Amino acid sequence: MLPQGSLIVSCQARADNPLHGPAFMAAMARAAAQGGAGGIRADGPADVAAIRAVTTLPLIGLNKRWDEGFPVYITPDFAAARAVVQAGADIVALDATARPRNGEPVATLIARIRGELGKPVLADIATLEQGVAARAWGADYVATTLSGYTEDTQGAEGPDLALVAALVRECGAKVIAEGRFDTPALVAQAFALGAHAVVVGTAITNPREITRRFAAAAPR
Ligand SMILES: CC(=O)N[C@H](C=O)[C@@H](O)[C@H](O)[C@H](O)COP(=O)(O)O
Repeated sequence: MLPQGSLIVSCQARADNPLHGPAFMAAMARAAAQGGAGGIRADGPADVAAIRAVTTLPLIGLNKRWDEGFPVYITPDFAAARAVVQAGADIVALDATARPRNGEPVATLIARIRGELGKPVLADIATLEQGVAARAWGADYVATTLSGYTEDTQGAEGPDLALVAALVRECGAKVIAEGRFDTPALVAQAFALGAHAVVVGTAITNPREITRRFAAAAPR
């Protein structure tokens, strides 16, 4: 479903971002498609539906929801998954870390998305162990998305290429490199290590953060 060797562009903007909203994210997805993206990753039914309307590229849908007292926020339950599938997602991305969640166990969630919704699952994980578990539970893709963002892994700089390599060697699922890939050279490195696809978000679709990087090089 996700072509091997493709660049996936993550088109996401939170409420505090001037580009928040389905119209902006659909425009980002069109720009990404014109630039050669092989797929899109997007958050929430409204953005997913708007992007679905403008592209036939494979669309990874997630549904972020922050529940008080629970660290898991990427598609935390079945209702969240169903909503993005109904909006047009081809693949469902979800948090497959071992962290506490407000709902059914991730193994059940993966099985229900594949069985009841008939969609492949992309497991966002932070460690090799979590990737291996997610594969055993039926995840079609395993992505390094959460490395650097969990208690055990926080504070990492740059993409987790070591995790990409370890997953390729030991996990058995198609490995998606994701998180802090901000140069074409890093993307090429991930593919050289055996990644099936690479997701780039901030470095392509967040002009505020791109501006910050350039502004940091200016004297005032
Ligand atoms: C940790 C988390 O919630 N990651 C999110 C997952 O959907 C997004 O906020 C990231 O932008 C995405 O993973 C792409 O990564 P980067 O923007 O670094 O290229």
